[in-house]
Amino acid sequence: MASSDALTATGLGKRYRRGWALRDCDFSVPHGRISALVGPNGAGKTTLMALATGLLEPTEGQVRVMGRVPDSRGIPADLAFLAQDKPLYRGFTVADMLRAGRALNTTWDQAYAERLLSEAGVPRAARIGTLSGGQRTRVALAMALGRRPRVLMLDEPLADLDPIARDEVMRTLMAEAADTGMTVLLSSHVLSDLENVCDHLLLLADGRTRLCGDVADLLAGHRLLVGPADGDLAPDTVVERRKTARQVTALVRGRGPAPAPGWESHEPTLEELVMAHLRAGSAAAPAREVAA
Ligand SMILES: Nc1ncnc2c1ncn2[C@@H]1O[C@H](COP(=O)(O)OP(=O)(O)OP(=O)(O)O)[C@@H](O)[C@H]1O
Repeated sequence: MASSDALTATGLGKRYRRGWALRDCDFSVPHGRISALVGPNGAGKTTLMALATGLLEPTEGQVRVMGRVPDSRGIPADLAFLAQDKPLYRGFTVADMLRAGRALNTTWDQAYAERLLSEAGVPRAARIGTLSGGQRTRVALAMALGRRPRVLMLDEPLADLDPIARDEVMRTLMAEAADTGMTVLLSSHVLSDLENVCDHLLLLADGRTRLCGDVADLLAGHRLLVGPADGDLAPDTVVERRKTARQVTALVRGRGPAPAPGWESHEPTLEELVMAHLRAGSAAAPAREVAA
């Protein structure tokens, strides 16, 4: 592992009774990146976060967070994890939660947690059980960020949030990562939310790493081509192609030569890149790509 990596996995695998959820997973996320963890339902994203936080043990291989192998003794002080079901004490008030955060965490930043809740407009006196789903998410996020972690893992944190709140949360994460160098691993199915925020991508398909690297490198390493329906493409470069009666749209690896007359070529967006790899992954055996 390079010392510049906050998270690494080598040959990581987890088998449940029904079969493998993750297999032969290799990846690294450098310090300070905001990494999008994406993949179809059941790809292994939640399992990966549970392994990285020590909530589950790998069946094979290893994951390291800040150079350490997680264990079941509890999440270390410099790591925070916001689980999909956001476990909070429903009978507690928001103020009680903050008091618990202060009592349980040596690195707790009360002023910061309070500021995040004020910005979100969450009343301090309200009981957790009476808050809306989105408000609970904001409390859970304040509890995670209040620990001032060096690595933050968020499992689908945006699902309950309205578009304005989603935007605010993403801005908060970006500001915190820029100010402190915090590394973020964030799983989401809403690709458009990730586009302007994430500078790193980890794409899982069928429990394996399909793409991993800095977003800018991955985008620069692909082209989206649109051309005539009878046009030819070098098959070994094609990640995915879709054909209508009039035209072919294809995502290809590499910058390639200038397209033949009649073809248009542009760098894909993050959404186009991910969608093409996901469609290709569901149609064929996955190929692993790691950006240099
Ligand atoms: N406790 C468990 N026991 C048995 N199988 C499990 C368990 N947890 C997850 N799995 C299986 O492992 C695979 C990966 O599940 P996981 O929840 O990690 O996927 P995911 O990418 O987070 O999915 P989603 O996007 O739907 O949240 C799935 O096939 C799932 O059914």
